[in-house]
Formats: sequence, structure tokens, C-alpha cells
Amino acid sequence: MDNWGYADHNGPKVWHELFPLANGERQSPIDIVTKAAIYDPSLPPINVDYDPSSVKLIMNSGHTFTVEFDDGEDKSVIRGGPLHGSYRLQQFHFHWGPCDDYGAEHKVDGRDYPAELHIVHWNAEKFSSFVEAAQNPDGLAVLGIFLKVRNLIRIHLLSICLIFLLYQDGKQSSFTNFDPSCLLPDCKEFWTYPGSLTIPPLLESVIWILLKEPIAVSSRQLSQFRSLFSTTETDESKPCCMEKNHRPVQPLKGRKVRASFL
Ligand SMILES: CCN[C@H]1CN(CCOCC)S(=O)(=O)c2sc(S(N)(=O)=O)cc21
Ligand SMILES: [Zn+2]
Repeated sequence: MDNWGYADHNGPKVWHELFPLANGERQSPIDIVTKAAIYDPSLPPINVDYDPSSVKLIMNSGHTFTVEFDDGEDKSVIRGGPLHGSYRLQQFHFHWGPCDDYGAEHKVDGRDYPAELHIVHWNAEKFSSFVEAAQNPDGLAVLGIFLKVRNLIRIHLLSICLIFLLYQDGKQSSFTNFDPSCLLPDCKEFWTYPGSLTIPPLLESVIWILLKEPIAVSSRQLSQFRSLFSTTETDESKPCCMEKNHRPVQPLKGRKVRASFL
């Protein structure tokens, strides 16, 4: 399997052939069983402090589109919740499905959301690089936000950039002055558990923080996601669209999910 993707021949069912961690002890995503989540009153609130000037570019990364940030200093960080110290913002991206009925990676009581936003941060207090952090159990912190479909009339800034990206010859474009906290819901209550990257190499280095409240997107915005070109499902001569990029839920294997709320 020379490259991985989400088709039958190179998707999650066969990732273990090249990435044995796929069958590891702390894989993500998972189904959050709310009644089994343990309320932990000692969990402080999540605190994000993002500097809009730290955004660098938006790119088509072949499996999704990614908005990347300057993580050379503590300009944009997340603190609190289950985290010890501050974690530096590195990028955010989305996962979605072939239709509006499913496509998020995590589930809540078996319920599917149509898409999921992942805001990726790394522990720059403890590790000297993102790559080093990604090899350690407390190296990364990913803030996961569910998306629900509401037909909105306002065109979100991200849609404008997506349209721009869709028709750009290259695979990336510059992106300035964007504060991802505008993508967060008002309520910051969350579940948290120890997990992994949801894409190869599936490193078990992520502290997951999943917000309970979803954000709203329009069905049209999701269809724009699906019309991005992907070069991994077929050969370069016949690029096709990114119709889906979500991994199925994985076994909990004894892990505990904590909740910041009753
Ligand atoms: C578009 C996906 N990008 C990848 C890029 N990185 C992984 C490769 O790095 C290795 C040092 S990442 O660690 O930034 C990361 S976290 C997630 S997820 N879905 O688990 O939130 C995906 C990705
Ligand atoms: Zn992701």
C-alpha cells in the first residue's frame, strides 16, 4: 500500500498493514458514551488565546484542507482543561463524509455528526519541536468540535477561502489575519480522553478535548469540502474529489472519558 487514503484499497480497514499502531491501546476516534463519562470537578475551563496574525496559509493536504499557523513562538496557545501548561497552535482541519448524515470522526452515544473540526496544538513547554512532541503521550492536544447542518445565509470567511483554493492552480494560498476562536461554540464544556492521531501514522500522542456543543455550517459549505481535489484516491492523472475523510470509531480498551460538566 504505497499511500493511504479512505478508499477500499487504502482506507482505515487496511491501515494496519503499514501502520501497526492502528490496533494500538489508545486509538482515536471513539464513541463518547455520555453516561459512562466521569464528571471531574477538578478540570479547569479550557482557555484559548489565539493571535490572528499567526495564521500563515491554507492548503489542500490531499486528504483535507489545512489552515497552518506560525508556531515558532507562543503566539497562539491553549491552556487549562486536562492540559499541564500551554500547548501551541499548529493547524486546523476538518473531517467529513459523502453526505450530510455522517462524516464526523467521534460519535456521541452512537450519534453521527456530519463533520468535525480539529484544532491541533503541541506541547512546546516540554518538547523542542512538533515532530518530537508527536512522539510522546502528552505531546499533542487536539480540540475537536462537531459540526451540525443549519442552512445559513452568511457566507463564512472560510468558504470564501475555500472557493479561492478550489479554483487556485496551486495547492495552497496565503491566508492572513484569521482567529480560529471564531469557529468555537459559546459553551466550552468538554469531554477529554487519551488518544491518537486519527490519520496515519496514528501516533498515540493526543490529549483529546471534545466540545459538547456543535457549531453550525450550511449544507453548501459541506458540499464545497467534498469538491476539493484529492490526489490520493486515484493516480495523479485522474484527480477526484475528497468525498470522505473520516476514520471509524476505535475500541476504548479500558480508557476513561472525563467530563467537565454534570
Ligand atoms: C490534515 C491532517 N494533518 C495531520 C498532520 N499531522 C500528523 C503528522 O505529523 C507527524 C509528526 S498532525 O499531527 O498535525 C495531525 S493531527 C490530526 S488529527 N485528525 O488526529 O487531529 C491529523 C494531522
Ligand atoms: Zn483530524
